Amino acid sequence: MENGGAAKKKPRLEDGLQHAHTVCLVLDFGSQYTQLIARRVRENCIMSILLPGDVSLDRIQEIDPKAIILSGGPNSVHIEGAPALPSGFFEWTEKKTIPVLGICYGMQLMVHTLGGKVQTSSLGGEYGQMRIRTTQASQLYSYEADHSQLVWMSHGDSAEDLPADFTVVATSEQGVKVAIESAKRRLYGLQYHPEVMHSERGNLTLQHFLNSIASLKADWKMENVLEEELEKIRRVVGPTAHAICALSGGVDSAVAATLVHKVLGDRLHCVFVDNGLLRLHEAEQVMDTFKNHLHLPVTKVDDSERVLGSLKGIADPEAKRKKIGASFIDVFNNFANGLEKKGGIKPTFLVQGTLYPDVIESCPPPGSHQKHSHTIKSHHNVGGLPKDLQFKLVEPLRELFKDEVRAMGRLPAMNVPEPFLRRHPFPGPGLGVRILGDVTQPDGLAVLRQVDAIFIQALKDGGLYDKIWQAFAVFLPVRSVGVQGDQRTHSYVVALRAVISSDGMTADWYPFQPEFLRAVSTKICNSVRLVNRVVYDVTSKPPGTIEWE
Ligand SMILES: Nc1ncnc2c1ncn2[C@@H]1O[C@H](COP(=O)(O)OP(=O)(O)OP(=O)(O)O)[C@@H](O)[C@H]1O
Ligand SMILES: O=c1[nH]c(=O)c2[nH+]cn([C@@H]3O[C@H](COP(=O)(O)O)[C@@H](O)[C@H]3O)c2[nH]1
Ligand SMILES: NC(=O)CC[C@H](N)C(=O)O
Ligand SMILES: [Mg+2]
Repeated sequence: MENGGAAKKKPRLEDGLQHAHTVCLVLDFGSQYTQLIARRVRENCIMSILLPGDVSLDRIQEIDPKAIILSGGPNSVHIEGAPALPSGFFEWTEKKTIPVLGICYGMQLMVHTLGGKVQTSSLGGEYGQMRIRTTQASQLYSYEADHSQLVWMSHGDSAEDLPADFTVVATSEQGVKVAIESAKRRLYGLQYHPEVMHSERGNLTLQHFLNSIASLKADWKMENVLEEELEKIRRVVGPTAHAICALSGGVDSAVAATLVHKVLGDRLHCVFVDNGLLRLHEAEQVMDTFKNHLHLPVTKVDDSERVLGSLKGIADPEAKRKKIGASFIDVFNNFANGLEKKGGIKPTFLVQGTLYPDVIESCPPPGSHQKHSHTIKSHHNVGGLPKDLQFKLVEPLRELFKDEVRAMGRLPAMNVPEPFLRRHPFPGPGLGVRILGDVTQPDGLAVLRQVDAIFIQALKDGGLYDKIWQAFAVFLPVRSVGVQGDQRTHSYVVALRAVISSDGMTADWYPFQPEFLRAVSTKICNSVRLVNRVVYDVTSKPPGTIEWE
């Protein structure tokens, strides 16, 4: 397999495996845009790995990056305890001639660490879209002096004095140093955010850094990623071990299962769990789709009574998630033990369709300075796993975003059926995170299932389903007064949510035509007894999340 010339000492991945791609390392100092930097790098066909900014130099050296980007962040470099780079970082990059691009806080950190001066700007902060102008020809830009462009800024501090060998290559209208470089030391800094769309030539500048300055090989292609994952599975699972695969009917696990099945064949045993929190007729439909399209043997386990029993009286969202997560693991254990009893097969691996955002939201890497470095919610497949899990995990999609997973599923070598690839995401905890409060409250599940089915069918009928990232209904544990057929009603309120997104990390609500909302609302109130009010959620993520819980 192609490995970019790193045949002897390949860098290690988080799971102890080896990586064959040219890597651009992104060090995270807590910017809300760090994910976006990692994505932009990948969009340019270069593998990016994201690590917390205070990672050790040893770890960085193991990764063997061919370029490094330092993210922005909420801190000020001159404040005590502000996140810093490991000592010896720049000595090492300069010795190895690895180009480093600092963005915003990353640029300020570069200046500060190398003996320059960063201060709260005497010229005032710069927030939002601003015009900048190049002051001289440079390596950083492929254009000459006096070129102007609009960029997106968000900073209060600025570089006042630059370290040795640095020059200013662009300034803002206020005179702030917004682009600096030391071509000799292979160090570059941008005070603005090239990764956000509002920086009109931002992506070109990133491309120029990756392709022309760092001369990286554009070898992050889905075909290579697939081949590399297959190879990893061969190495890790070996020629005889068996694995169980948690299949949900969703895109992630369908792609993960198809991939692992290529290596394991009959040694892969798939299980689909009905935890009582699925949508209307979902269990039967999913089993049908597996049979007709995926051609993998799947065992359905009905665990609904037990799960719903265990959720009685629990209203706290994280407590609900933990319970549901634990019940998945119980099913997997029982399923594996059953295989051992029946056929003498003892599966030692568990395959899951875990994605990068699941990991980021559940357990941000230790040392991450992200504003979001809190656990936003414990995704059942990551934060909800017990410490003494009896399986080793196989998660071939753990570093990918959902649009990348869909692209992998569409590769001719994978050929995952469209019904899986087009399906909206549906979380493992299911309707459990779409009923506010106790999942077992009277009417909750029954009402929600009917409303959700009407809404989704209307989207399909109206040709809107594929335009939307995810749509669903939410059951609110409140009643309000209404009037139906001249009679007073005191019935439930349901919320509808539909969002557009590219990877689930940020999202915006979908702007339906009023006629569509009117028709859906009427249909729901006319056909679901106990509902007399329908509201539409007009909150983006952030500040909301996609699910309600
Ligand atoms: N009902 C289920 N039965 C078995 N495994 C499940 C079930 N729900 C979720 N899982 C497991 O948890 C993983 C994460 O769930 P998640 O919902 O993120 O992925 P998905 O269902 O495969 O895809 P999607 O995000 O498109 O719904 C799945 O990939 C699968 O391994
Ligand atoms: O498998 C999953 N297990 C979970 O526990 C989980 N929680 C949220 N989601 C899905 O992740 C995406 C982002 O969700 P939020 O904006 O609600 O955090 C959305 O697509 C959510 O549906 C989950 N998927
Ligand atoms: N966006 C950033 O990285 C900001 C850096 C620093 N906190 C400033 O305000 O200047
Ligand atoms: Mg799912």
